[in-house]
Amino acid sequence: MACSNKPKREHLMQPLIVTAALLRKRNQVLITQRPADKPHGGMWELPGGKLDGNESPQQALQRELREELGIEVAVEAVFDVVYHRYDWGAVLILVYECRWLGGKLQHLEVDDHRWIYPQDHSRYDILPADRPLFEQLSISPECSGSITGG
Ligand SMILES: Nc1nc2c([nH]c(=O)n2[C@H]2C[C@H](O)[C@@H](COP(=O)(O)OP(=O)(O)OP(=O)(O)O)O2)c(=O)[nH]1
Repeated sequence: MACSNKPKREHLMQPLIVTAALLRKRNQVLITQRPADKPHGGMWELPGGKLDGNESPQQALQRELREELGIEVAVEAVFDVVYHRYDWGAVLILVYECRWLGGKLQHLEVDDHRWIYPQDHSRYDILPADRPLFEQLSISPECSGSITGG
């Protein structure tokens, strides 16, 4: 029987699953700058990253924040789910409300960080997938909850 190890086309088109943290300090949220040598280098985003191996989204987010910023967080409710197509493929971003538990923020795998008021987001070169989320946060900081993007 003919057997091919080639991934099926539909498999190649699955979005990349990414986790991202919404960390709040009073009315501000944390954004981080991607290292210059990474894809989308220099752009701003919510801290987080891709799932690794068998970990859950919550575990992935805790690991990413530890690796990138040296902080420990509790991962709470899903704030939003964002689907976005880049020219290289699509991402499905699970955005979780997170609570800072400990650690001093360091730039371990980010170039910089800022606490920003969501309404100031246009001053930063934010990843396109995240812009609708920041628009929404500017209008109603507590609410989102729908799958945005497309
Ligand atoms: N972390 C993060 N990634 C985002 C956001 N918005 C957005 O489009 N992305 C995209 C950028 C990347 O293409 C992808 C996440 O990949 P990444 O490179 O940050 O993930 P990672 O830390 O696991 O990367 P790696 O260096 O371990 O390969 O998702 C966001 O708010 N946060």
